[in-house]
Amino acid sequence: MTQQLQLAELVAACRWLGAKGWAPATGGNMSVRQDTQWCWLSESGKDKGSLTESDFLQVSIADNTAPSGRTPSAETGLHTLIYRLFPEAQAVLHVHTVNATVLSRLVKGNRLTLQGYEMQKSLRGQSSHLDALQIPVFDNDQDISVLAQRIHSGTSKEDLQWGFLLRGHGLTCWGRNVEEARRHLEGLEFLFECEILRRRLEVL
Ligand SMILES: CSCCC(=O)C(=O)COP(=O)(O)O
Ligand SMILES: [Zn+2]
Repeated sequence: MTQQLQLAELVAACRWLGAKGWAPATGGNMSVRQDTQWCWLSESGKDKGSLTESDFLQVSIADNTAPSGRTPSAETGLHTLIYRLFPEAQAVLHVHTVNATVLSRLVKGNRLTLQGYEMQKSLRGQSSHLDALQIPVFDNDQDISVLAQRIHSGTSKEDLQWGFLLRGHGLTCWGRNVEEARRHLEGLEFLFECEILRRRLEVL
């Protein structure tokens, strides 16, 4: 697929998730890989639901620099971490959904376990609701390089195979193409909503 087509798919994904209310205000950031060295990341501070292709900046996967001199997402270091860890990663979506924000605060410890849901199969490699699916949860940090280092050092690649939650902040997920990243986002968001409702009803 050409870079132009991949960016067009990403712009469509941003419109889709923006329309769902998953990137309120200026929350969220999105990217696609160009090759082993470069990715294209949303510019910082924009409304991510109304981005166009010119709002994506070329960024070095190795050192987070942007040759354009414009400012890529404040969370660039989390996107490039995924691209460095997973050569197969082609797209990264970070969103501020209500469900991800709230559920990540309810989780004690550093893992959200989801089990018993058919929709677990929306995630790559999952084939049964019986499996216990683990999504890592990290405490939020305003220093993204510290946060990226903490994620890298405290987690196995397997743990990060779909993405991770930042406590009180949101979800970052990825895919081998934009379509898969969208599916992971939609599947996880559905699972988070179910889990919040299940926990709420359980305490009634
Ligand atoms: C009100 S959004 C706070 C920053 C954030 O978490 C985010 O996802 C957006 O940051 P960016 O620099 O990518 O616009
Ligand atoms: Zn964010």
